Amino acid sequence: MALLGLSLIFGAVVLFCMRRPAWLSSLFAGAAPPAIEPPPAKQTKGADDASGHVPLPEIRHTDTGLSPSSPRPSEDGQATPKASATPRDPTPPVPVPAFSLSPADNTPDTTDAKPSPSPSASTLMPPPPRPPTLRPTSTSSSTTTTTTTSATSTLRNRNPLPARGPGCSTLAPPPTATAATTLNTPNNTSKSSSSRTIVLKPGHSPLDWARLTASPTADLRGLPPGTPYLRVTPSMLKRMTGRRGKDAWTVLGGKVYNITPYLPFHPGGEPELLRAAGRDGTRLFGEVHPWVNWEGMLAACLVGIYVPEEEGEGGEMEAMD
Ligand code: HEM
Repeated sequence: MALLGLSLIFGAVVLFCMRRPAWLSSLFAGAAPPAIEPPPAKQTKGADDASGHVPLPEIRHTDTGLSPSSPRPSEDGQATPKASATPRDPTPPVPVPAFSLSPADNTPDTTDAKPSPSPSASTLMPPPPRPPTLRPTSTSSSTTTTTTTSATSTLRNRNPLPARGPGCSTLAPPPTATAATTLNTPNNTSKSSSSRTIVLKPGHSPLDWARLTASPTADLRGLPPGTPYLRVTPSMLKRMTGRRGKDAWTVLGGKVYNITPYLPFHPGGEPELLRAAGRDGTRLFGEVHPWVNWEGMLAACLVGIYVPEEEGEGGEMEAMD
């Protein structure tokens, strides 16, 4: 029995070996090109049909080996089963990893896409430079020729070249803190002088005053023509306060000026200017606007010099400068 069994087994092995070369050759031949597998798979099925149970595992090996495409179709000549069989077997093993990899790639792509928007957002992050917003200057103040200490200071801070009205001097330096504080000194009776708006009448701008006094022969002293410069004493000055029909005189730097013609031109207002009338206004003048060139502005208003009481005769002076 044992011998019989062995012989049967041997015979089976021999038969198997005799068949084997055929598919082994096909196997080796197909191992090289991984390209089109479906046809071989179909052939295996066709072989199955023919031989009953052609080893399915062998076919799987060929498929998994990604091998023979051409030889098998030529053997069976059955195109339809091949086409159907190949997609079944090969798809599970081969394409799955490939496709699995692709989705895997997709997922990382998505992950990458997530960071990508952030950099894109980062690229979009820098906002465009905003255009410098220039605040519109209050044209009304310039047209109305109003001058306020606070208003002028704000305008000067906003624009390097503020639109000044006729009541503003373009040559005047910017206001200083000392000037602003001096407005509220105890000497100033009207504490609201710094915030008060002064409206100059038309034709009474600093430029108009400059035109009026431009001529060297301009005489705004309020004295009879040809009157020489006077020696003005304190008693004389006291009477020239701008009241009771008399002109307003003041002393600036030892010189006596008739400030009456300048009253409607004064950017600080007539009341402020009249505070210096009938007295020495040098200190007041210096406290408010020491930068103002009073000598040049009031040259046509020069009356004389300020002298002590004993030196003054109320008479005329022959010449000054
Ligand atoms: C007497 C000769 C004076 C002349 C020639 C004169 C001239 C001027 C000028 C040109 C301005 C404009 C300054 C600017 O825009 O920066 C001005 C403003 C002013 N002046 Fe006089 N002034 C005189 C006397 C006085 C006196 C005695 C006072 C007061 C005590 C006074 C009080 C003021 C005030 C409060 C302002 C306004 C300042 C401002 O708006 O910032 N001024 N004056």
